[in-house]
Amino acid sequence: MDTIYLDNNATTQVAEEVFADMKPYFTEYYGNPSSMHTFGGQVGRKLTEARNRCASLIGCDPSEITFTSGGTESDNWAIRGILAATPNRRKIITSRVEHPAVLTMSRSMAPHGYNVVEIDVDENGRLDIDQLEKEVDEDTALVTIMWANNETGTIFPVEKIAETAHNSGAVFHTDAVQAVGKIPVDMAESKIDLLSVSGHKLHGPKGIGFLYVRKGVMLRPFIKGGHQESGRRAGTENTAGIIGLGKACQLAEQNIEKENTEVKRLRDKLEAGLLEKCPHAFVNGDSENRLPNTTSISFEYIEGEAILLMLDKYGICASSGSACTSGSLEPSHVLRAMGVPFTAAHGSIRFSLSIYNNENEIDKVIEVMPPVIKRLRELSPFGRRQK
Ligand SMILES: Cc1ncc(COP(=O)(O)O)c(C=O)c1O
Ligand code: FES
Repeated sequence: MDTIYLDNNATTQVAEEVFADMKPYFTEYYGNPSSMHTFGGQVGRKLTEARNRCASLIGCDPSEITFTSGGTESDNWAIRGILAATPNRRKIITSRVEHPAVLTMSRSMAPHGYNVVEIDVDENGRLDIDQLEKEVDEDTALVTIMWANNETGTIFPVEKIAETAHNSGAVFHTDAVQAVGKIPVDMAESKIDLLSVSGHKLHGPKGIGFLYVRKGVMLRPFIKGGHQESGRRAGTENTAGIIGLGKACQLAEQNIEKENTEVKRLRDKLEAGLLEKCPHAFVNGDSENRLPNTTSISFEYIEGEAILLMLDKYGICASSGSACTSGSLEPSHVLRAMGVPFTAAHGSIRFSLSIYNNENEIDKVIEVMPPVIKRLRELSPFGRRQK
């Protein structure tokens, strides 16, 4: 049975071209880029090429890119690094729907004397801009709000948020882990100060990413030690990972149009097909400002886990917005923040596509899923009453 992989917001397939570029840097060119000899130096040149490719994808200067171990480290560093550089300001503003890499780190600062404010979203997942404008003040060190939500794909108005932060002299960081590679990003035209990217969400390897730091923004190092990455992030470079990330960024730049035409078309087809054939189903999130590859659909009165297990029998991989799978008994904090009723949040499924999906796969899901939903509703005491 072939796998139908529709969980690309969790992680993506490493592109063949990416792996081909990385391979020699494990066994052949294993030198340390900091070494004086030519053998190590040639690796350093490849790292420069990778940095240039990453910079090209987001339209910035290569010196503004620092490689990290991924999205989580970039997010953690942005928060800690700004707070350390701005000790007189004691307020952090974030949103209720952030990834735990931002939310948990922000909340962990409260016992250290920080005022941590989480901005609300409405029932469509849209940020409460009025609340943000009221909260940003002269005490605010950092506003950290994601570009696009990993569960619903909702895109936030990051330029407007940056402007609001800057009006009070605060720094703006955005977790762009789900945005970069899926929608156009151009830092030359942007007011964003710091931006997190992760390799494994854009067909690069896991355990590598970068933090964009705009020239002139004061940021303290987070990982301390050697002088790598211009003294900003210590530790011998993950050379193969960086080279893979560079290649992935180059491919993402080439594929961005396909992402917003072909991938979007397949996503729309999947969504329309399921909504048409499954009663008591609705889409979560902002249907206009949304990533082209993501749809989060709530199937009321049934359990997301049960749906996933049934889909798994057909080789279909998706994920659920209920959280048993992630070891907690609560439904997703994102859907709860949006006020999605319990009976629907528990039955929510996220499909996230990539350029490697095709029409046949989408047709197959539209074919197998409605009877699965029907069967589960029949089994559910709640569902029987609602039919
Ligand atoms: C929005 C968002 N931020 C951060 C991360 C964490 O990235 P990484 O897995 O590279 O640490 C993820 C991935 O799950 C994500 O979706
Ligand atoms: S029972 Fe799994 S989160 Fe609801």
